[in-house]
Amino acid sequence: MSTVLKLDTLNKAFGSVIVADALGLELAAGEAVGVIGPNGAGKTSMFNLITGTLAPDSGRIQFDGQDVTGLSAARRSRMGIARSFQVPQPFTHMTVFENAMVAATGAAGLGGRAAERHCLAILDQTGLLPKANTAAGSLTLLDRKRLEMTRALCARPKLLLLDEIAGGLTEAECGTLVQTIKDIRSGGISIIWIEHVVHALLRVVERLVVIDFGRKIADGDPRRTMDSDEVRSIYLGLDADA
Ligand SMILES: Nc1ncnc2c1ncn2[C@@H]1O[C@H](COP(=O)(O)OP(=O)(O)OP(=O)(O)O)[C@@H](O)[C@H]1O
Repeated sequence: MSTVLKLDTLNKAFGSVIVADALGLELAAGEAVGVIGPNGAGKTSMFNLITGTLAPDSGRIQFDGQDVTGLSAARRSRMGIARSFQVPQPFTHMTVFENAMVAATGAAGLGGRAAERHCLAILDQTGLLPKANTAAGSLTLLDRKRLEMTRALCARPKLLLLDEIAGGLTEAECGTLVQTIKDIRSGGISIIWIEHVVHALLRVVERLVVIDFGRKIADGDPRRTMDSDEVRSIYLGLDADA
């Protein structure tokens, strides 16, 4: 299988706070990987490094066979990297459909009817079609999360980065969202999903990465990783033999 993303020995620090410590990660095309770790471990910073809103102190980032380390966030977005934000960031005064169109005409470079058709298809996929004409600022939390995903998908990504998309949702809402992410994944889009709601993550991903102090401390089968002594002691704060 071809590699869609490769992080090679990334280092980044804000003063004494290390957010990436020789961080390496490889993602195959079509793969879905979950990322967990304590608060402040550097998970969102990793997304900022991948999308290009944060420059590493050292190390390289390859996407789709190209070194993108020096490329702008806008270039990377046009190449097919899209993300959702932990705190949804829609244009609140615009409708759901208009928010989708911004992504389709910007990052995806679509125009006219093609952009409209694409947006309607994505809104259908994310369950937001009935709210297409609703102002984004008046959506419920679940729908704001759906809109985050919609905007990312309208950019026609090869790689989708999801940042704590399940937080604050009810069990039923979480189940709905998991199904949507599974559908996206089966459409061939590669996914990296940062999530504190681990049970939601485990229903989708086939690999789990654990980050602590910017360092990757585990990377492998999700359930084995969750059960490992190192993850129990570092991530869950338990003694290895507890
Ligand atoms: N631009 C910045 N300037 C200074 N410090 C920053 C900056 N961005 C992040 N940090 C710090 O880097 C650390 C890692 O932050 P990051 O958001 O990557 O963690 P996280 O693992 O996503 O945490 P959480 O699970 O709480 O979202 C935190 O201590 C944060 O305060």
